[in-house]
Amino acid sequence: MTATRVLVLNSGSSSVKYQLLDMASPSPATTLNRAAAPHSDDHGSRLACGIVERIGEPGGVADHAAALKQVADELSAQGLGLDSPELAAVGHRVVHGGTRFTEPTLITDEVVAEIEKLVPLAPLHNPANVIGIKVARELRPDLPQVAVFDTAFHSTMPEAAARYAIDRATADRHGVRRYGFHGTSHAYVSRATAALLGKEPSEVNVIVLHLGNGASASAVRGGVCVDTSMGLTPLEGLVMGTRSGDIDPAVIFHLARVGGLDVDEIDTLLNKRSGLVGLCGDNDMREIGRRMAEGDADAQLAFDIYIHRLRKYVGAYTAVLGRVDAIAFTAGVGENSAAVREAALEGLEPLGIEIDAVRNAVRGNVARLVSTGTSRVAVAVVPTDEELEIAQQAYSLVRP
Ligand SMILES: Nc1ncnc2c1ncn2[C@@H]1O[C@H](COP(=O)(O)OP(=O)(O)O)[C@@H](O)[C@H]1O
Ligand SMILES: CC(=O)OP(=O)(O)O
Ligand SMILES: [Mg+2]
Repeated sequence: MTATRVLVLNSGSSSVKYQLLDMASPSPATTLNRAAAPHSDDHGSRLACGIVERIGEPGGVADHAAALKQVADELSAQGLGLDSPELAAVGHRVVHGGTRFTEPTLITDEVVAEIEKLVPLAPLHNPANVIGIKVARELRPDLPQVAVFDTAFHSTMPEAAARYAIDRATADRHGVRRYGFHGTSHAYVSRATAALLGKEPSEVNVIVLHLGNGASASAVRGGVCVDTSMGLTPLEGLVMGTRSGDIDPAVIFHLARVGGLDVDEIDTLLNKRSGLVGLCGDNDMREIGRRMAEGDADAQLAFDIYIHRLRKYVGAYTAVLGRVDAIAFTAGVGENSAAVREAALEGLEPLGIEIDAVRNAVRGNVARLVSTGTSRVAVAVVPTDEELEIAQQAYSLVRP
C-alpha cells in the first residue's frame, strides 16, 4: 500500500488547527470551483479536520501539549490515528523561518534547534510550532515531518522593501529586517486569484489582504511577493484583533520613560491588548458589527481605525505595483465581512476599483468576484486554505 495521507498541524498562539488529507485524490478547490484551483495538478482531499481553541484560557485545555494530545485522540477515535500506515508525512506550519528557511524543509534535530533559536522573533507562535513538531516526532519517529514557513513566500522581497532604515551593522548583527508572515496564505490566495481570472500567476499583479485575527497585506507581482505589511515580527502593519500594527516606535520609549512600563509589559500591551480589543474591548468583527448597528461609538471608532489603516495599505501597494489586476480578500474577516470589504474600497473608483454592492453582499465559501463588470481592478473573495497548501508542499518533498 502506498502511503498518500498527510496530517497538517497549524499551531497558533492560542489554537491548534489540524487537517488530514489524502493526496491521491483531487482537492475540493478542483471539484467545487475549477477556476479557483491554484495548481493544474491540484490534489489533497480532506478526510478529517478540527480545531482546539482557547489554549491556556479558562475553560480551555491547559497548554499546547494537551491540545496536541486532544488532536491525536480525536483522530484515533475516527480510526485515523497517527499510527496509520497510510500516513506519508506530517506537515507543520512554522511561523518564523528567519533568513535560513525559505523552502519546505524536512525536519531533523538540527532544524528543530534552529526553529527554537527563532523564538525571540515570534514568541507567540514558534514555541507552539516546536511543541507540535516534538509531539508528532515522539508519536511517529519513523515518519517524515516537514516544516512549511510563514516567512518563506516573502523571502523574494527586494532589499528596498525588506530593510528598515536603521544602522546597517546593528540591524545585520541582530537579524533585524522585515520577514513577513502568513506567506502560505498569501502564496495560495495570489495563485487562486490568478486562476479565478483565468490567468497564470506570472501574468497578474495582486494585492492580497489576509484579514484574520492576525492580519497582513501583500503586494504580489507576477506571482512573486514584492512587499508585505508584517515585519521583523507579526506585529507590524494592519490593525489586528489584539495587535496594534504600525505605530511610531517612539511610543515604546514614551511608555517606558513616562508611563513606567517595562519592556515585557509594553510587548504584552502591543501584542495582546491593542488592535480592535484595545480600542473597543472586542476582537471579533461579528461582535463589533452588532455593536455598531446599535450605535456603539467605541465599536464604530475601532472599525474606522481598522478600515483607515487597510485603505492606506491598498493605496501604498497600488503605488508599489503600478498596475493592479486584482485585490483579494481572505481569512476570517476578509472572507466573511462584506462591511469591511465595502468600507475598505469605497470611493476608490479613481483608482479603477469598483466594488459591486450586490455581489459583495452574497455569502459563500468559494472563490468569487465582487467587483462590477467595468471595474479595471478585479475585487475577489478567495477562501484561504493554509492546511491544503502545507500538505501539498510537504507531500512534494516525500512523495514516492
Ligand atoms: N461571519 C463573520 N463576519 C465577520 N467576521 C468574522 C466572521 N467569521 C469570522 N470572523 C472574524 O474572523 C476572525 C478569525 O479569523 P481566522 O482567519 O480564523 O483567524 P486566525 O487564523 O488568526 O485565528 C474572528 O476573530 C472574526 O473577527
Ligand atoms: C503570523 C500570524 O499573525 O499568525 P496568526 O494570524 O495565525 O496569529
Ligand atoms: Mg490564521
